[in-house]
Amino acid sequence: MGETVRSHTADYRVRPLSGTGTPIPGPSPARRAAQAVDALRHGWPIALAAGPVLLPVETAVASQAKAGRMLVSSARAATLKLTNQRAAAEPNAPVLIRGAEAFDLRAALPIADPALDLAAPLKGPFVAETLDFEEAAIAALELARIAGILPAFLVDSSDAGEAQPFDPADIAHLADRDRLVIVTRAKLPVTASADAQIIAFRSADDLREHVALVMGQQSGDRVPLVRLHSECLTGDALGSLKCDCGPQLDAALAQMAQEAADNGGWGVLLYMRQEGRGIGLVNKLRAYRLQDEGFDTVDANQRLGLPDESRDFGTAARMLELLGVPAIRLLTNNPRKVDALIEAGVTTVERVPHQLPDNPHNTRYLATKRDRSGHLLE
Ligand SMILES: Nc1nc2c(ncn2[C@@H]2O[C@H](COP(=O)(O)OP(=O)(O)OP(=O)(O)O)[C@@H](O)[C@H]2O)c(=O)[nH]1
Ligand SMILES: [Zn+2]
Repeated sequence: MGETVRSHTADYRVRPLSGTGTPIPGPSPARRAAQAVDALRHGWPIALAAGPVLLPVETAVASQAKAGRMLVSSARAATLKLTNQRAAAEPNAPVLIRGAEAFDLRAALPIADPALDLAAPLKGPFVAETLDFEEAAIAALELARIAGILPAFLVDSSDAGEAQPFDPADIAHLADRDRLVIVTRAKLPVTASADAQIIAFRSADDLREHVALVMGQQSGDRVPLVRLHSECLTGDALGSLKCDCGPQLDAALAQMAQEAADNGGWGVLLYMRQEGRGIGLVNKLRAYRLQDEGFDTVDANQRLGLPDESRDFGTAARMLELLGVPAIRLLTNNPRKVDALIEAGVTTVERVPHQLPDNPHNTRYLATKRDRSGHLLE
């Protein structure tokens, strides 16, 4: 480990108050985690507690950076022919690699990004090294997913710049759903129903703001029809034919409106800002690029070294709790959503199937959902 790189972050838990010598507390774990995500987005390095300094390959601003080792996913290691049995089982597990020469950012980017595999065949040889900071490495790759960047780092790079301290345990503070609150409500007439209300949620730990749309009169006597929809910019706003998100959203709103109008019932749409099943818009579009090369939706995510499902359904459960919705009828084809909500304490009295007609561009996607992700589709 490069002593010089770490020296300025040696003890970040206490910071002397200048002049008095009195230690004052350092940043809280929640603040450290937020600052670490922010650092990765800015291209600044993070300093792992009891581990090396990691410079994010995709965003790094330190253009002269060079390192003998890289931290990548086992999916990327497999592409570099460093396959082991674990790689197939855990494509997003961390692997430490060393090249014949030190990696600069130009050399590191094609190693980080599978979308460049065709354009830039990878040079070797590379060897896998023993990873003696595994827990921290897992947390670092997870942090990259949360930041929406490629999960790849230069390890103890020269010229990395000032590093942001990060402890693997901090990551738990990014999903503290108790910190989610309702911030405002307003009437929102929509095409499906003029009688709708939008409710905005915010958590100090997360810049993404989720919303709920409630249609009809909320009542404890009737179990509402609920749609838990994860953001899909391409499908929801642009009319993408690659997935079924847009038609599912429209159909859910129409069904909720129907409930409210005909049956004196009510409906709730939870619109969760968890793009790409939690990998973010840019990484989803990278997965689309891999799908252009023939990979299916699950393999494309895995090839990026990212989980094929990383949504936090507990946040949806918390939103329902804040709305005062103890029991639901859930519109979905995904049994994992049902299980996750039940596990998070939501009484799910019924799964209402939500299959929409396919089109020539999404038949393979839907078949993969059915065959590999367990969706109940015909
Ligand atoms: N990573 C990735 N995400 C995708 C792809 N296609 C769609 N998505 C995302 O998948 C999510 C779909 O969410 P939902 O429709 O709520 O959930 P679902 O798991 O498909 O289950 P249903 O309730 O049956 O629709 C959205 O966040 C989309 O952005 C893809 O090819 N790759
Ligand atoms: Zn979609």
